[in-house]
Amino acid sequence: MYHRNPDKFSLLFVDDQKQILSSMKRIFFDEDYSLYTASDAENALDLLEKNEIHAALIDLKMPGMDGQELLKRMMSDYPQIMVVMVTGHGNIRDAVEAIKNGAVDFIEKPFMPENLIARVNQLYRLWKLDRENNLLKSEIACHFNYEKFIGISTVAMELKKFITKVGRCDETVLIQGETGTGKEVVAKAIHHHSARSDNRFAVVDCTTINENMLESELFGHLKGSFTGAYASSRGVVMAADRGTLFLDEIGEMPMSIQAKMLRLIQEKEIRPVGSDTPCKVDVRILAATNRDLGKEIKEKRFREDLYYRLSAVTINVPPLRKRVEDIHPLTEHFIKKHQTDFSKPDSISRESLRVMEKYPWPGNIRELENVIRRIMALSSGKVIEPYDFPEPIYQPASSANMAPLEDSLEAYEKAAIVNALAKTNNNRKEASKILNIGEATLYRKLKKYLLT
Ligand SMILES: Nc1ncnc2c1ncn2[C@@H]1O[C@H](COP(=O)(O)OP(=O)(O)OP(=O)(O)O)[C@@H](O)[C@H]1O
Repeated sequence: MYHRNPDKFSLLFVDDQKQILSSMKRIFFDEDYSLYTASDAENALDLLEKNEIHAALIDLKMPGMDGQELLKRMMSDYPQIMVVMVTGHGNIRDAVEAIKNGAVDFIEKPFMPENLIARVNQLYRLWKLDRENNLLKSEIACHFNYEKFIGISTVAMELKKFITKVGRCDETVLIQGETGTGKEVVAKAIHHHSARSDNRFAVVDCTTINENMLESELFGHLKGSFTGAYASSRGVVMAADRGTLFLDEIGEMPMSIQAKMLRLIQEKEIRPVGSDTPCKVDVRILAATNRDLGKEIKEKRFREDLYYRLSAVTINVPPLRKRVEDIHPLTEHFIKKHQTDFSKPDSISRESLRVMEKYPWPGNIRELENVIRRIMALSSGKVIEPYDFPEPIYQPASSANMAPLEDSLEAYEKAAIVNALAKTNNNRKEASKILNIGEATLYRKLKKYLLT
């Protein structure tokens, strides 16, 4: 079980001399800190795995794993913990070594209780400052995020309102929408509007990793649980404790992991790879998909029970072609975002906007951003004109018949891809079957035509 109390400063003392640990307990008896003691490094690592620790005082000389080694392990697995090394009197070399290894301070033995209290109080103040700082940062990020959430259409405004409402509850949310519509942007906005916003927003892309890696990436693993597991790892879920976990492309999640995800939602616990002990964790899950999960359930590729758990609240992010009013503000936003110098375009003509509004944007906002980025890199005019756009976004009527063969073939190819994607609701596997090309080839072409 993993214990934490976000409001209480927790302190770990590691020393092999039991009487020192007892006197630490006596000294800090009156302070409102959570105190943990360990008489060796193994014991300390065990406590660190199960409890949220904010600062640690570690004795340098201990039998078995010594203080420096323990410090290195902590800096790799728990880099946020402030460590003070307790060294022998006058042993500056060890103190310097500890600071190099990541300790924030050192204290020489034997120490006076008042010195120790002063040092620990200093750590406590640093911890408090850090918390306040994170809180402020998340408030700024929250404001900032909304400025970046561009959209003036009725659907975009409704979406913003709904996000604010959903942010306040702690339900699991399923975000559905075609590729590039802004599902991750919506998930981030929900997190920033939630009570969890001063904690982590962790993203797991369920498409990129293989099944075993995904399980270990999500739930962590114990040292030695598989070849190459040289050290234990907490995993993304535990790292997002008290925060939000965003599962991108959940439709791609392997069945075996879906079962574990269900357990996480129902029991609020996970089991790291190689461990028999479940750990409690408190994360809010937001999941996104551009697949039709109903169809995936029928074809037995997605668990129905998980679907019902995930979809306590669902949000449908509409495609760009259904909110054409957003094209103008989004374009202006991307022009500003990708402006590298004054010789580049700083506005867009009315004709260009009309051209853009007629195009179906199968790659949605991502495609729009990629197109604008490319124009910003290549164009030297001050205003973006229709001829700056690649085909098939812009097809000049007069020159259509005179286009070089290569260009017109490319335009046909792009149009065929756009059609296949629209027909299959952006399912690349099915689109590649319609087009009679491999999935990898389709992916290459999507990149070439800025559709991904
Ligand atoms: N409302 C918005 N305002 C400004 N930028 C946006 C908005 N929505 C999306 N974007 C931008 O469009 C791009 C695609 O957005 P995002 O990654 O959230 O889409 P997605 O639906 O999660 O895509 P995928 O299905 O491929 O994972 C990003 O660069 C994002 O910043």
